[in-house]
Amino acid sequence: TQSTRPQRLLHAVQKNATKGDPRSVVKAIDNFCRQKEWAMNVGDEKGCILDSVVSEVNPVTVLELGTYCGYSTVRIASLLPPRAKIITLEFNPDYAKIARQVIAWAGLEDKIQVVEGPSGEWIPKMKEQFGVKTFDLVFLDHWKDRYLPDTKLLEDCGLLRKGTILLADNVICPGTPDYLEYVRNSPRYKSQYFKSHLEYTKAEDGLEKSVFLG
Ligand SMILES: CCc1ncnc2c1ncn2[C@@H]1O[C@H](/C=C/CNC(=O)c2cc(-c3ccc(F)cc3)cc(O)c2O)[C@@H](O)[C@H]1O
Ligand SMILES: [Mg+2]
Repeated sequence: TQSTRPQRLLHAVQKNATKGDPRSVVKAIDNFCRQKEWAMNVGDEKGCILDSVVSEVNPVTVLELGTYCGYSTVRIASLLPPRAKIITLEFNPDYAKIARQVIAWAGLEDKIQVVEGPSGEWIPKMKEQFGVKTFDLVFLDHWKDRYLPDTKLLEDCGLLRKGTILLADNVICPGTPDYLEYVRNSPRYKSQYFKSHLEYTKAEDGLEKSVFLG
């Protein structure tokens, strides 16, 4: 039977990356996507902006919305301090399965919890199920029309604190107009746009970094 693109991406990792070396896993995926098949990972250019935000925030508790193959999950987790954790939500079981294997190849299982299911169902359970008080950093990279509702849900569930950073991918391409309008105009956020390019292409895209003011 024909393999899927995520399966081919995983095979590229297992073939070209060093087991237990997260940065070589990131490199192998970027090479695969540049040379073989485009895939919707945040990529190396926007990935450097992600790295700098993660290093600046030095988060202990991270939430990622939309795991896909685990590229940004591994990229973030590779920069976390020892006791820090990332919870990543993914509702497609096939993608979750691939992501778990990419994460295992990177040797980051202890820092990463892949939770299968829709963000709308799991966000309200974060406190009771995972003992989360508030998130220090949220990386939004799932369906673009879910960014705004999930941000409001995070607010309503008391999962954001004064200083929590929301970092959103694709605010230009494919675009998240309602989310952008909200974080840029709400008095509860201080927002900043980091101009970049759509992964592996010359098209414009960027990340929006928004600080929750409480
Ligand atoms: C229900 C809530 C909910 N709960 C849990 N998991 C959820 C979820 N909603 C979605 N997922 C999972 O997240 C991932 C989806 C990610 C969606 N991302 C893009 O569409 C995208 C597109 C381009 C692009 C494509 C084509 C172009 F031409 C240009 C740009 C570039 C990018 O960087 C992009 O991120 C998948 O794993 C979903 O299973
Ligand atoms: Mg994206």
